[in-house]
Amino acid sequence: MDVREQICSASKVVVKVGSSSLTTPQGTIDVDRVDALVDVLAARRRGGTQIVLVSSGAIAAGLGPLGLPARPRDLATQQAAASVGQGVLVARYTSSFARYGLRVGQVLLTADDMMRRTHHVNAQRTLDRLLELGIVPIVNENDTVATDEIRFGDNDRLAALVSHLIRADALVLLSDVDALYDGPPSRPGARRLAEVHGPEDLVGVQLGRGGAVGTGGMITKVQAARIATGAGVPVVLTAAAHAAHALAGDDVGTFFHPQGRHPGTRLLWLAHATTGRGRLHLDAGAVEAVVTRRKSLLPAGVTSVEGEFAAGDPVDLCGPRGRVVARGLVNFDAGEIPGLLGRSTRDLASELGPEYERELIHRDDIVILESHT
Ligand SMILES: Nc1ncnc2c1ncn2[C@@H]1O[C@H](COP(=O)(O)OP(=O)(O)O)[C@@H](O)[C@H]1O
Ligand SMILES: N[C@@H](CCC(=O)OP(=O)(O)O)C(=O)O
Repeated sequence: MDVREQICSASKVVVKVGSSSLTTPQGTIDVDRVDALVDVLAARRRGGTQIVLVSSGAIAAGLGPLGLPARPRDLATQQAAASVGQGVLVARYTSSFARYGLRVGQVLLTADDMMRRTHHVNAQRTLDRLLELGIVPIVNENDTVATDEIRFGDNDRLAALVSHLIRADALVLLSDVDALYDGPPSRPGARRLAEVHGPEDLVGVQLGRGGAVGTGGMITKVQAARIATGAGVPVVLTAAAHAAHALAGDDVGTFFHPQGRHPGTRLLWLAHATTGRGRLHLDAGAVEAVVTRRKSLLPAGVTSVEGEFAAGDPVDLCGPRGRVVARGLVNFDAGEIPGLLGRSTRDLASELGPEYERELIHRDDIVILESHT
């Protein structure tokens, strides 16, 4: 079977579109391009496919109305622009989809919503219900309330997490560039990568930043593709202008093969939607045990601890050279750990009581981020 068949036969698809494909350099909505995208999505929707659209463009669309010449640097002004632009954007989608008798629903998420179980279950339930009702959910980051700590910062990764959340069959990333190239596409001789089977195909590929209105450039798109394919979801990356071909399974853009693994949603958040609140430094033996043999982390293999965190928080696990190799949900507060380091759990239990006979981090609560130290 042609691998692209997975895209044209998908019954649930997440489509992500970037700011540069929806707005003009003057900071207004590019109505023709929004309508052209909606033409494609509506046709697929009317053919029976459930579609979730993750749309950027709130900040970019708010620039013109606020008289801002360029994307502001400070968070508060970006949030103000997003507040104004998001309304304009969804109003446009509402009337554009209405041309086909279709309704849209706005869903604004923060990284926290993906991490906290109650919020996550809520978001999942709402999206599922919207899809059952035949609505096209339009998802964006909730920019107006997302502070730096709980920000995704880019919609590429948000789209990948949403694909996992709704158990999508495919993710289509639409940008202003028609594919992933082996270097910046403006460079003469840059070559399109038609397919990416895994990280080995990305060795030597230069991933640059995007234009004036986009945020992550190619880096976050490739990260998103890695998150989605790692959860078993195939990805196509191409230009918004090629959306119809991409959804039809034609040979456009770059196809990222799914890896066939389906990690639990919880570990996927841990890896991609959280940041470590502190760090545990591991000796080489502990790295081997945790990363290669997938064992729990015991106090004996930890050499030092950094940061303020409480039991249950995510912390980064670093190898002897300081590189982050894994992330896990720790069983102790930061202040308790120095007294445990380098000691066997048996010693700790006999001296401090049986409640100390536990791992620093249980192996079910560890996600590996990097397999080499
Ligand atoms: N290796 C590469 N292959 C393709 N595009 C690249 C590469 N490196 C950098 N880019 C740039 O990334 C840009 C897309 O990122 P971005 O502007 O953030 O898009 P969006 O707004 O669609 O999310 C393209 O315009 C392209 O110039
Ligand atoms: N939430 C922001 C989009 C952030 C973002 O990822 O932008 P882009 O790189 O254009 O997909 C907005 O709506 O402006």
